[in-house]
Amino acid sequence: MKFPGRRRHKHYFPVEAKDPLTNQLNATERLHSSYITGIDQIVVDIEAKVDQAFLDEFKLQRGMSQVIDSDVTNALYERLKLHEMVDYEYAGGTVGNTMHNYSVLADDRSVLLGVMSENINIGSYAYRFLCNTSSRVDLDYLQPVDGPIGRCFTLIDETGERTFAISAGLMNHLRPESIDKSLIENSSALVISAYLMRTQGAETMTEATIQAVKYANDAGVPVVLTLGTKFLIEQDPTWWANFVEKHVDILAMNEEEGLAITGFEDPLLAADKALDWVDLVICTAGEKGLFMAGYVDEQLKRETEYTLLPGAIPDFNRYEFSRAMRKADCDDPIRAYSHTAPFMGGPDSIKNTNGAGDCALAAVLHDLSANVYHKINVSNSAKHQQKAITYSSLSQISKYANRASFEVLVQHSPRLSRGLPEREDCLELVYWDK
Ligand SMILES: Nc1ncnc2c1ncn2[C@@H]1O[C@H](COP(=O)(O)OP(=O)(O)O)[C@@H](O)[C@H]1O
Ligand SMILES: Nc1nc2c(ncn2[C@@H]2O[C@H](COP(=O)(O)O)[C@@H](O)[C@H]2O)c(=O)[nH]1
Repeated sequence: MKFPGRRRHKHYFPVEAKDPLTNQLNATERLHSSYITGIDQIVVDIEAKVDQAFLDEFKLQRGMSQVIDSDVTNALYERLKLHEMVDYEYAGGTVGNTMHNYSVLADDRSVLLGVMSENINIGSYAYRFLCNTSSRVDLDYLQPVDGPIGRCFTLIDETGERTFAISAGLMNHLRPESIDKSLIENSSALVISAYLMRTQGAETMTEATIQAVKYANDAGVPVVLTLGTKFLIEQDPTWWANFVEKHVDILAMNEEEGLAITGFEDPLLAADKALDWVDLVICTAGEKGLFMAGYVDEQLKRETEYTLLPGAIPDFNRYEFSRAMRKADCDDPIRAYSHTAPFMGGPDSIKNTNGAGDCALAAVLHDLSANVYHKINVSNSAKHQQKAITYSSLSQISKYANRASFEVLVQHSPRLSRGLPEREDCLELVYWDK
């Protein structure tokens, strides 16, 4: 496990190295590891630049992620091939991307649950998915299926807006009995997306997801839900709000999804509303950066050293130096919020926004899992006198998340090809240290 984010190491990390004062491990004892588990529809992204006429021709709604039938799939695919419009083909899936990016950032294990074709030909989409996934992502628990995985046509128009057309294949055929109970119970977090609830007919993905959520809820493992697309949530915001309140501990969304589920356009107010239901909220806001909201015990709150920010909640970042806690673990819970502008104001030129939010979430999960890792290996550390769910403060995590998103914006794929640089001199001065 790598140290999450970049800053001076106040608390001893990594815990592998020996230090007689802070690490009283027996040298022969093996370190315990932590991991996160995610469930996804296993898909490959097929990216092409298109215009509105193209979307109209295939009756696709701009900006939406929609499932298409096999006739539309064949016609669409033929058209893209005939006119040599396909720019890239990458492993995708919102949770698949998050697991991959987590493993790259943390240099550690994550487990991906879903389906995989049992017979794989070289060059097929299943093959491509496996090749494009970090070797740190454990794929041993995938359920074999007799047929293809999904394809996600990622159609980008001249404004940069993405329209997803999903050819499902057998991606939704994960069965509840394929969910390993002890795998979930021992995870630092279970990551799911709203897309997993979009199933029809004989598809069992939703039941499998509910099964995994139940195992996680019963074992006290944080359930992390990423909302995926506003269109899904807008269909029944009340159902989603109830689901989140009952089953979810950490909610990740962008501002559009935040509006869909809470009714608040302002990402700060959306995050605040979502805090009525969950312990921690991440709300990405494109060029406005990222908001986080969480709980801390009154006794353990830490005041920011940065400028207090105006907003719908005045001075909302006052306690952003606090580490996030579960509300139930606070004697006297107070709300803490943080906002961070995009790293370096955002890149000069954005190559791709596909997966920027997934990458921000991966960084947050890294911090969460690093906390578990540190706790199980250095349980007597002063750090764990506080029953926090994050290793770092809200302020620190949101900087790290923004930094990680930046890396996706300057490359073509939603998946990181490498970890963050070890040394970033400019970063030390102007970003972390301030
Ligand atoms: N146009 C942009 N300029 C600068 N940073 C951006 C831009 N778009 C996205 N980002 C960065 O990527 C993060 C996630 O982006 P966002 O588009 O909100 O997520 P999603 O992919 O979930 O819609 C933001 O918090 C921000 O740091
Ligand atoms: N599992 C699913 N993943 C989907 C679906 N539609 C799109 N996507 C994936 O989202 C990412 C982009 O994420 P974003 O945070 O930038 O919106 C992309 O790689 C797609 O594969 C879906 O229906 N199911």
